[in-house]
Amino acid sequence: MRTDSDARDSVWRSPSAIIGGVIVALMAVLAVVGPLIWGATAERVDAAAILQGSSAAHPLGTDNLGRDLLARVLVAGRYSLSLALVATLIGAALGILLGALPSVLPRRAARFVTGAVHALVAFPGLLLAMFTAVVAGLGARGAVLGIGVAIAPGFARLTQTLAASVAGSDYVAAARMLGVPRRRVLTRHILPNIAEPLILNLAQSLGGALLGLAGMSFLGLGVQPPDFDWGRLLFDGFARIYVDPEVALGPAAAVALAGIGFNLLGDTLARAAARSSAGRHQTDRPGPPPAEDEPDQDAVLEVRDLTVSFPGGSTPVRGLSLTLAPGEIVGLVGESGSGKSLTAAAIGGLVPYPGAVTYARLRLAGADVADLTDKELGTALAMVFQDPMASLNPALRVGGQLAEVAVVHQGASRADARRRAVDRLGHVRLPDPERHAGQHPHELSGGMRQRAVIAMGLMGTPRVVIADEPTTALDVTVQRQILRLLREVVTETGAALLFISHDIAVVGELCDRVVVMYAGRVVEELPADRLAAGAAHPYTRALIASLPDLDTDRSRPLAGIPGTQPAPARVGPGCAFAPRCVLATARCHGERPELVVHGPRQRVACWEVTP
Ligand SMILES: Nc1ncnc2c1ncn2[C@@H]1O[C@H](COP(=O)(O)OP(=O)(O)OP(=O)(O)O)[C@@H](O)[C@H]1O
Repeated sequence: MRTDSDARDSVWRSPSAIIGGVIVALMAVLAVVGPLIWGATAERVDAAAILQGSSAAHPLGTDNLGRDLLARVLVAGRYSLSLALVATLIGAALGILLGALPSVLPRRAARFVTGAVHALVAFPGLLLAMFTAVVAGLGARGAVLGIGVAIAPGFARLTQTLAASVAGSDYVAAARMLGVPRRRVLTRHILPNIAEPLILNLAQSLGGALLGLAGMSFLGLGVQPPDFDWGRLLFDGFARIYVDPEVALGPAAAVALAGIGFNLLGDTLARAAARSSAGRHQTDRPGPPPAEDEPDQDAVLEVRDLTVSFPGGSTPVRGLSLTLAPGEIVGLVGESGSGKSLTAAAIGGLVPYPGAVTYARLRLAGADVADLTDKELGTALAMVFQDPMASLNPALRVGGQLAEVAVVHQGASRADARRRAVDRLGHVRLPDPERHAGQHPHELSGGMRQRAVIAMGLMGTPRVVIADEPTTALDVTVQRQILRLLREVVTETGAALLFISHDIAVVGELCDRVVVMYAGRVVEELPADRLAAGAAHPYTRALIASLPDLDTDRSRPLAGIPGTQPAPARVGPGCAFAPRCVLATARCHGERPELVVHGPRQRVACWEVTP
């Protein structure tokens, strides 16, 4: 069996790792011994050998004082590498500070800092470096500061994203609820847990800093004579490039080699760390029942401990687990903002930046989603969204868009792809599919467009269809037709359907099983036919009670659930529904109940209704 340590070892044995390691080791040796061995030669002025080209005595030629350029390239290694290291450290310190600030600042200030980081990331790095260098003064100090400032936004963005993923964990929520000051939460709970990827980024940034500094010296903004680094030597050599190209070749090769070495090594470190943290993520979890440790072989979609978080401590999905069997229709229901759409987006790899997604397991059709190529994922998973217009390009004909799926994912020829597109449009009962395939989306009605989007999902061989509020934008009769179509698709293809809706009545009618979400967590799951009589969680019961029926007095407002769902950044350590729950006790406010078995195929997370 292949283990995590095997996987990590194989990363280190890859050609890129070996090449990167050897180059960086050579650079380190050069930085230490270079000036000691070749220092005197590099400074020796020889009036008889001024501006020479390549020769046996001077393989890279000489400069305007007759100094040997090979020796100067070898000696310049220490200065170039030291400057790059200092610039990287400055960039990292500034970036981490900027990236961590939103975790400690009040909400409005945090939003301002996050916006500023986004703006800086979008700003061209070289311009930022040149601007800073000019303001700070020409020379090595200005160049180092400039490159440090140019590197900082990347670090800041990484820190924000990483901090957001940790900020959603229970221990951070618990610390916040216990009144631990934000600064202490940051230094004790957040920064230590994101240190590793930041250090890895440091290694990768070193290569970039080296190239950046060489560029600054080359532009005349960096190291000034009599000091010299590789960039300065390149600058001097470039003036003679048409006469003696080899004089520019030496420093250029040194810069390129060092840059490649650091990038390859940083990349290897990152890959090795990713493998070790993936393994750790799965094995460090506190004692799940043994049955949950193994992938569920009967499931076509298995999600375990899914968390989605955003910078600023917002965690809209918190440790969600979900399993779909082939051919099963599962309804994911909950109030607006409970995290349903983000759950769907996370499964499809569509969470927008800067959202961070973590999970202990995410398997689709028997394979880890992380191992699937985009093509495989696109073929096995079909997504249908609320607004069909958002899924269809208004500038293209419907048939052409569907055909593109077959061309890109299945390598079909244009003619075959188009035939299949028309066939799929007919399959979803679109009248006159040949004609509609040639039309633009705006020429179709809302219901037709939604059928076209479902047909697009069927261009592959989906094992799972995720439909996120697919009927909300449609009128009632068309809603019914689309729901019937989705059921037919499941019956005919054997795919599983995850149907997302805030309408528990529709979910109860269409689905086999219902999963109820509240504030990012599953609070109850049960067979749909037990919804009316068997729902146990006070939130599920309140959702059902708020539905009108034939006996409802239409002259009075519908019963709602008093209070509001907490914002994703304000969920405490207890049951999130407790502030709105009529059964809540002190325990509910302080301690979160886990999902426990409540009846046949039913699990509930509630202290008060657990048998
Ligand atoms: N890109 C984002 N950045 C920050 N927060 C987000 C982002 N997308 C969603 N959220 C927050 O996540 C929470 C859950 O959103 P989600 O869209 O998953 O809810 P939902 O249950 O699908 O609601 P609805 O039924 O209204 O679509 C919301 O509070 C929302 O504000």
